[in-house]
Amino acid sequence: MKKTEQTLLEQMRISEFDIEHRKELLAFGEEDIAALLACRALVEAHIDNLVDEFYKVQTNIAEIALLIGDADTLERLRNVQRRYILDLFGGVYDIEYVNNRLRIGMVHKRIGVEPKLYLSAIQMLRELLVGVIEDSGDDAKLIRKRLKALEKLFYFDITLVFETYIRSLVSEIETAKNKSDQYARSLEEKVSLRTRQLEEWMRTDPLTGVLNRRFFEETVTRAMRAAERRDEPLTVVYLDIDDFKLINDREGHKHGDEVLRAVGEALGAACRSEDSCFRYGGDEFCIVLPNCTASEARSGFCRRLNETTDPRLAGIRFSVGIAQSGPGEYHDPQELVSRADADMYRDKQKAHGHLAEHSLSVVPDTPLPKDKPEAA
Ligand SMILES: Nc1nc2c(ncn2[C@@H]2O[C@H](COP(=O)(O)OP(=O)(O)OP(=O)(O)O)[C@@H](O)[C@H]2O)c(=O)[nH]1
Repeated sequence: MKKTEQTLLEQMRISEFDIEHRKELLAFGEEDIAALLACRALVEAHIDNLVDEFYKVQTNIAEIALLIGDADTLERLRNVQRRYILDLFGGVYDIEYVNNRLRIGMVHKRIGVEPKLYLSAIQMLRELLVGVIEDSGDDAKLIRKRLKALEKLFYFDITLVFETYIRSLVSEIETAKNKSDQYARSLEEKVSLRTRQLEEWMRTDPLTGVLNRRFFEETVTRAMRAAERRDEPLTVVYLDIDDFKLINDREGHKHGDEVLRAVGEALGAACRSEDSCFRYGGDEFCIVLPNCTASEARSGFCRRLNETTDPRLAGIRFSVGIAQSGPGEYHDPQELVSRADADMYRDKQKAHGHLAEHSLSVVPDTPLPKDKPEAA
C-alpha cells in the first residue's frame, strides 16, 4: 500500500489502545489531566507573552532563524505554537492530539530540524510555562502537581515526535536501499548480458561467424559422451575448400574473405539446430552432427549445403571427409576427427588426380555428391 493512502497513525500503527498504554507507562492519569486543565485560564492569560518570549529566543539562534526563513513563516509558526500551548492545557489527549504531534515530528524531519534543536525548543517552552505556573501564587503543593503533570505530557509528546522522526529516517534508508538494490540488479543483468556477449564473441570466428577452433575439441568430446550415453551415432564432416589459394591469388584476398563469409553462412543454413559448425583452419571447416550417421550427413547436411544458391560461392568446390562413431562402438574424439580429415584428404587426392569427381561443389544446380562408403 502507498504511504499516501495511510494516515500517519496507521503508518506508525498507533491505535487508541496504544495511546492509553503510553499514558499508563508514564503514569499519566485523570489527576494529571485535571491539574493541567486547572492551569488553562492562567496560560490563556499569558499566551501572547509566552509566544513572544519563545520566538524572541528562538529567532536569536542562527540555525533556527535560517530554518524559519521569513516573516510569514514565523507568523504561521507563532499560530501553531499558540495552538500547541493551549492544547497542552486542553485536557483532551486523544487520537487527534497524538496525530498533531506526529505531524510535528514529520514536518521537523522534512524541513531538517535536528533533534537537538527540537529538544532545546521544548526545554525553552517548558521553562516559560514553569515560570507562569510557579508565579501563579497558588498553593505550592498544587503547583508541584501541575508541574509534574506538565512534565509527563511533555515526555508523552517528545516520544511521539521522536518516533515519527525515526520512522521517517528508516523510510529514507529503505528507499535508498531499494534504489541501490534496483541499481545492483540492473548492473548484474548488464554484467551477465556482457558476459554472455563476451563468451559468444570468444567462441565465434569473426570473419565467418561460425564457431572457432578453440571450442572444437570441447564440443566433440561433449557430443561423443552424450552419444555414448544415448547409444546414438555421431558424425563429423570435414570440409576443405579446393584451391582456395588460387582464389585468393586470382581474385584478391578481399574476395577470398567474402567467399569464406559466404561459406560460413551456407554452413549455418545447412546445419540443424543441434549441429555445431567450426572454422578449423584457414579454409577448413568441421561440422559436428549429433545423432546422425555418415550416410544421413551426406543425404541431409551435404545435400542442403549443395543446394546453396549464394552467387559468391559459384564455382567453389569442397573436398569432403566424413567419419562416424557409434552406435555401439565409440572412438576417441580426436581419432574421429583424424578419420574425417584423412577421408577428406583422400577425397582431395582423387580430385587432384582427376580420379573422381569432387565430393561437393557448391554451385547452383550441381548434382548431389556421390554416395561414398561409410567411413565408420
Ligand atoms: N582470404 C583469406 N585467405 C585465407 C585466410 N586464412 C587462410 N587463407 C589462405 O587460404 C589458403 C589456403 O591454401 P592451401 O592450404 O594451400 O589450400 P588450397 O589452396 O585450398 O589447396 P588445397 O587445399 O590443396 O585445395 C592460403 O593461401 C591462406 O593464405 C583468410 O582468413 N582469408
